[in-house]
Amino acid sequence: MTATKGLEGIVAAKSSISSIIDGVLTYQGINIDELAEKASFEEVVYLLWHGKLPNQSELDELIAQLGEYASVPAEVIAGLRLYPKNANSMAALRTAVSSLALYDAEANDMSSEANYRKAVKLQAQLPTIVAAFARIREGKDPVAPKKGVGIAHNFLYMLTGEEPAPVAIQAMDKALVLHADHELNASTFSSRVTVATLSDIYSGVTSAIGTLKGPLHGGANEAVMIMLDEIGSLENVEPYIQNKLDNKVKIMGFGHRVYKNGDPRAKHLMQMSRQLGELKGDMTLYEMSIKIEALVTGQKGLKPNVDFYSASCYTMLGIPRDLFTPIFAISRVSGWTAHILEQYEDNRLIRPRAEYVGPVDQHYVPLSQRG
Ligand SMILES: CC(=O)SCCNC(=O)CCNC(=O)[C@H](O)C(C)(C)COP(=O)(O)OP(=O)(O)OC[C@H]1O[C@@H](n2cnc3c(N)ncnc32)[C@H](O)[C@@H]1OP(=O)(O)O
Ligand SMILES: O=C([O-])CC(=O)C(=O)O
Repeated sequence: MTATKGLEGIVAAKSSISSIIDGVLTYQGINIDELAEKASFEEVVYLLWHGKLPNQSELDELIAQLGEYASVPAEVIAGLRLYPKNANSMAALRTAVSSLALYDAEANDMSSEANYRKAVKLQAQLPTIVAAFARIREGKDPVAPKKGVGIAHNFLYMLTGEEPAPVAIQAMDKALVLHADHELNASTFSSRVTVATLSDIYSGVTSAIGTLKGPLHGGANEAVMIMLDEIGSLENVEPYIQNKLDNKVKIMGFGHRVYKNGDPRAKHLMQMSRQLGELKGDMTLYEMSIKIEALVTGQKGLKPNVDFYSASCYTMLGIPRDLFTPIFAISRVSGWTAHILEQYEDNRLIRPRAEYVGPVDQHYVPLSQRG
């Protein structure tokens, strides 16, 4: 038995949700470029869950259901108030999502109907939790969700308490579309491993949030912004990045396990970053990002991934940097739940083997004889 470090190249599941073939990403066979330009996030959520785009009444019904479930139990909000104000926002989200199960009477009902309903609830409630925690830690009250508007709109509204500008809604919606699913990425895999024991969907999504949090995965978008803040100016890009490259320090937002010739989502976020900069009349973050890309790609051949330009986009939308990864979760919960439902449909315990490299032929030494 020989291990493959990081399971690189191992095909661990069959899935009909999204695919990456020759660097082309599709959701249910539809190219991400087309979805990024044309689809709303709710259409994508429906597509991932049902395998087809919704017609008007199916879309209306989904938006109505999302609106119906968007309020989170008062006990979960009360819990958010007890968290330390400086709690890590992904840790807060992970804890709050886990606690949702305590207040859902059907949390452990494993019927397909109940599992689908719970997927809708999770998709509806994650944005509410993220926005509520962001406000509570600033000493403000949470803003109740609106009915009849999309998730991008509702999230920005609940975060600020103000009607968001159409351009902000559009940008957020596109970012949600671009982050929704990505085949067997680490967080999706962990959600599938969890539910393959026939554990519940809340446990699967809680595992996924914990996995997304790390800076090699979803946490990279916040790490990119920390880097941009550290760099601070266009002039400082070159010395800063050169120093990191010379010292073999990873540049966050670059590289990918699957894409070796570039992430197809990055160009959409780059374009969005430029447009938001133009609208704001401040191109600094966009120009810094372009310069970083030129240096990293030029010297290392590494291309930006989905996390790189999303950092400047979210900042230009006025979002604090520690909410970037929770926003990723607001989108990716659509993919996690689609994969969880798919796993339940044709389940088998996921249990690989390990290549043992530890000592052999050892014996128990009594405590008194140990050095
Ligand atoms: C939504 C997402 O999860 S997208 C990914 C988000 N993560 C990041 O942006 C973090 C930065 N990137 C990385 O750490 C990696 O590229 C990963 C984790 C995305 C992929 O990791 P792996 O496929 O395991 O590649 P691995 O880390 O082994 O890198 C291979 C080589 O490229 C180098 N490399 C990879 N990414 C980077 C980077 N961002 N900056 C500098 N060098 C890098 C590694 O140092 C390694 O070099 P070596 O062979 O000389 O040791
Ligand atoms: O697929 C991966 O390894 C990382 C990921 O989630 C993404 O790029 O969206």
